[in-house]
Amino acid sequence: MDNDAPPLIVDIDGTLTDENRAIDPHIMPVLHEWPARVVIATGKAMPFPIALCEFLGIERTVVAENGGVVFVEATDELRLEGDHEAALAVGEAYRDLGHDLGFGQIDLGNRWRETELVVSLDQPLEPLEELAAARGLVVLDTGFAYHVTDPVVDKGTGLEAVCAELNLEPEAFLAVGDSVNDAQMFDLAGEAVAVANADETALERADRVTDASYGDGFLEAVAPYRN
Ligand SMILES: O=C(O)COP(=O)(O)O
Ligand SMILES: [Mg+2]
Repeated sequence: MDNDAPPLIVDIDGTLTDENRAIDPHIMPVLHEWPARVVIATGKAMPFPIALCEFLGIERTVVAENGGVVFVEATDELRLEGDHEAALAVGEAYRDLGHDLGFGQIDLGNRWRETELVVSLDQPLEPLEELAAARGLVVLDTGFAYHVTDPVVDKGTGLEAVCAELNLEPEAFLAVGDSVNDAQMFDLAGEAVAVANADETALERADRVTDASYGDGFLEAVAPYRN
């Protein structure tokens, strides 16, 4: 097919990776060669998508921490938004209740996080949700971690911020993702594609669902725009 490639906004975990967070190597040449803008939009902390862009050899245009962090290399713009203090207070109160964030002493999940907090999926959800709600925060279960996040941001507000910087329209974008934290960017993008392994929310909010899962699902999602 020779449809013009749209700008692309793509999730990392569950979309470019397998279920263990390992990148599917087949996605790399596709992102490297994508003829339009590529935005990496993730719940992960900023160093992960920045490193991904760097290793792919593409411009660093990143939405991290579920919209809390937006970085646009082209305009030298970094925006941090969301109540990090509140998220850290949730973590402290959670520990006071005898729970643990679940990532060990050297907590790589939170080490470089600037606006939210993550908790391992093997820790109890209910007390976390209660503590978060008491501070005006929400808990997102991405299938990879619980994210204690400020609801003023999401990947949709992140996409809007990137678009404002680059003079693009969110409706011009093709969005590909797999979970609840992709829902708002799905709503704004012109076309939203969920990979087959996506959660219920992402499946519902997508315009199209691939037959294939994980990295193969991503390749299927973008196939109509590749020459
Ligand atoms: O960090 C997570 O839990 C999920 O990350 P993702 O948004 O790239 O899927
Ligand atoms: Mg994901």
